[in-house]
Amino acid sequence: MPDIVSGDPGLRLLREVSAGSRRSLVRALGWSAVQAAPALASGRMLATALDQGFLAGRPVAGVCWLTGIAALYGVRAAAQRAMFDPLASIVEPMRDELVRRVVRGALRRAVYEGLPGAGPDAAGVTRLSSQVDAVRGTVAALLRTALPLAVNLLAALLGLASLDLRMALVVAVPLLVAVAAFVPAMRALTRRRAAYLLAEERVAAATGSVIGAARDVAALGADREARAEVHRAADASARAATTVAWANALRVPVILFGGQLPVLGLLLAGPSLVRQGTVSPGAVIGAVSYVTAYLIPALQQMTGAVAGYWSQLRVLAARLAATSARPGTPGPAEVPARPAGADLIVRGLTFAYGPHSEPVLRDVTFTVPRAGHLALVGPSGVGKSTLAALLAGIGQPDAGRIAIGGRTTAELPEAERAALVALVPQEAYVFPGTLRENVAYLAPGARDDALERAAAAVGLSPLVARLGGYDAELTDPAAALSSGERQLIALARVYASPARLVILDEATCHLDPAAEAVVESAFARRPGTLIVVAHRLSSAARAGRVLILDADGHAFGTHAELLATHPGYAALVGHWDAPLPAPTP
Ligand SMILES: Nc1ncnc2c1ncn2[C@@H]1O[C@H](COP(=O)(O)OP(=O)(O)OP(=O)(O)O)[C@@H](O)[C@H]1O
Repeated sequence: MPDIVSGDPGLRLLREVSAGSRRSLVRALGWSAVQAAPALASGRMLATALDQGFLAGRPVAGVCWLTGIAALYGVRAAAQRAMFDPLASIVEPMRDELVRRVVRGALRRAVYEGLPGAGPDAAGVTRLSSQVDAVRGTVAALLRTALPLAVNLLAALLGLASLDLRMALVVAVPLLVAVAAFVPAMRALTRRRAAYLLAEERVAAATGSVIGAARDVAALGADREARAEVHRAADASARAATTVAWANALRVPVILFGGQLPVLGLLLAGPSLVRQGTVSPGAVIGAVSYVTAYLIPALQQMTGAVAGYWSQLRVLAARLAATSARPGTPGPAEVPARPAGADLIVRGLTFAYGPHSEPVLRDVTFTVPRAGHLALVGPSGVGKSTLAALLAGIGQPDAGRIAIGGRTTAELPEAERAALVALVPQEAYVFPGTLRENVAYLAPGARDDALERAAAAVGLSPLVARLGGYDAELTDPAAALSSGERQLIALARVYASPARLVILDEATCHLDPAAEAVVESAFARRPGTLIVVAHRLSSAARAGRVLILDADGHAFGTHAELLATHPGYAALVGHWDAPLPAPTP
């Protein structure tokens, strides 16, 4: 997700939504300047307290100067409090405008690009508006930290220069070198932190989706895949955390060079400056106090909290930019009813079950146009079910991409993907409950006539009649129904769903060839794209396109083209075509 990590659209979005906040920003800067009063004057006042007070035998004068420093801290506290007002005037309108854009974007997607009958993504809107709140909190924290930090740095250097220009140079040169080295490194650090945040989210998403889909995972027998997906996400997150830790280690040399080295410089140069009589002992101690009280903490904050807020903000803002709509975005006349282009595009897909295992799929590339019908064929164990599962979003490719309707399976929100794609596995899952609950499982609230249409299309109606209608209780489906009957229920369930991409993974293997033909023709007529893992010649011949996977790789074409050009396909078809061996007496 290069956009999310580099974050440019996000920064553009933030600039746009905070365009009206310049005056508040100037006020916030003004209060930051007031907050910097101790950073500007305290070192100098400390020097005076020593030189003209305690070291001159006038402790009362010394105490008065120290009281003056305390008073400056009182001013700083008041300015810190006053800062909240301009900050609120920046972040609250920004939040309102972000919420407007996010909700507008979600509604636009629901109205112009959504699935028939799917409705607006209310959960998505809630999720996004909580991200907006996170942006608001992060922007506020960043401004509250970074503005005073920058002004404090400047003020402390000015205060130091007012004590003695040479001492200011001893401090400023290494400090500026350290800051100059850190700023470009911060870009890499931001990228790594952003990648880490995303990796952490993927762990949460993978775990959440596996737990949420426990029933489907059991139904599909996908527990190994589910475990592998969570492991992959956790490993990626651990790797990202290690890279962040290495990048964070950069802070140490920056603080040592920019903060501790100046202290050493002052302690080494101070005595000789004092002996020359050009600098007072109080001035040396005042200079050291500027570095230890302001510059070192500022460096620590800059390389720690500020860099952290910044990377978090870029991730959040880029994500909102991807889902929000600007005012005046095109209406229905300009927006295509569905994303343009092919329904399913697979490019360079490579997948292995473990980090050290051989890839099952290597560099697989093909395209299925919207409403197309593809047969997936190949010898046993070659990876057909693996490919079918990846197309359905169960697991993510190690390399390459799968895009459905213009969006990759990684980008599609979980709920949207689940509504868009349906996979029917070889072993149909019928759960204890009524027949209606089973058939309407992917189309909750569907009326009986819609269920009846689905049942009629796939050839389930006779079984519905035999069981006594949709209210029939299936208490022990595995015992009461044959494998073929369970397959018909699972097929009617998917037929009745809003899915636009249906994948049948040997989902008709327990049906006779005539019943299989009824099912496949019904799905081919149904709006949407159909992929069938085929195990019969008739099934492959019915599809407009065939993808064959074999030990040498993969090939893609029509049944006739592959038959003429691909020896592996011809052999497979010959094998399917071979007459059944005569039964042994
Ligand atoms: N969860 C898993 N973990 C590790 N290896 C797996 C897993 N699932 C499948 N495999 C391996 O991946 C390879 C491809 O399996 P897959 O089930 O995708 O093949 P297939 O072409 O669908 O086979 P069949 O036609 O027999 O169903 C096989 O070698 C299989 O052992």
